[in-house]
Amino acid sequence: MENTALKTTNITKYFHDPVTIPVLKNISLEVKKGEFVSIVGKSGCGKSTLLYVLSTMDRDYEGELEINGVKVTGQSLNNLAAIRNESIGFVFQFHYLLPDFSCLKNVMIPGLKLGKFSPKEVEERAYEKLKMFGVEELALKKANKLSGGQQQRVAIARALINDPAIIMGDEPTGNLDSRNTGIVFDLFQKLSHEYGQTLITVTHDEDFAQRSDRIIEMADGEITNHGHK
Ligand SMILES: Nc1ncnc2c1ncn2[C@@H]1O[C@H](COP(=O)(O)OP(=O)(O)OP(=O)(O)O)[C@@H](O)[C@H]1O
Repeated sequence: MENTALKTTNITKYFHDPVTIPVLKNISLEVKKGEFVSIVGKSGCGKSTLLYVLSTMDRDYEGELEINGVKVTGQSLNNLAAIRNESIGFVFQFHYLLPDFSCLKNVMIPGLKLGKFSPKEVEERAYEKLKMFGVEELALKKANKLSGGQQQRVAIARALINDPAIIMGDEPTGNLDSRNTGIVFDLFQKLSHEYGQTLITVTHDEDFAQRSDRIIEMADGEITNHGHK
């Protein structure tokens, strides 16, 4: 469907450690363009594993994954990297900024790598994103000189540099206090409701999940509630 950002059909995944255990069982889900979805469930139920499959970083699964109407399952590593760089922005619990680089440079790197925009445009866009997150005055500071909340805002700006259609977050507020969690939530909501970007976040934060558009509940490798109202 045209308004579908991401769709999975019967995704099943096993870990072999040392015995074979299914970690994802027949996951079929659909996320619409512009939707802000939270994935919740007890520790160990498979949330992060699912997110890695959805992000195309993990190819070792059965079933099918479609992103923006394109079947990505079975595509070559090069194609997957291209799809990922173009369409997906990733925010982790730990920001993984390069500590000795300026915030501006950190945000610019994925933009320079993709090459969709000229270096000058990438720099302008990086400033724009930092401004959107209220951290533009920190642009030239080294990333390791910032507070945790500021670093996470820079990391989110970095995830947005190529205007990805889908933003995925694995505990994006897991390391933040409630004030910064609120800031990040509001920004995510703005991206989805005002800019039409699709947000898929794994979270343990009940309040964060409750405020998102839809909560997908997982238990023991399965989706137990799709959260459709
Ligand atoms: N590389 C691996 N090899 C074997 N088992 C793994 C591997 N990675 C994760 N697991 C197991 O798979 C299951 C799902 O892990 P996953 O990290 O997806 O859970 P989660 O729901 O994200 O948990 P948390 O909320 O604690 O982050 C767990 O039982 C975990 O121990």
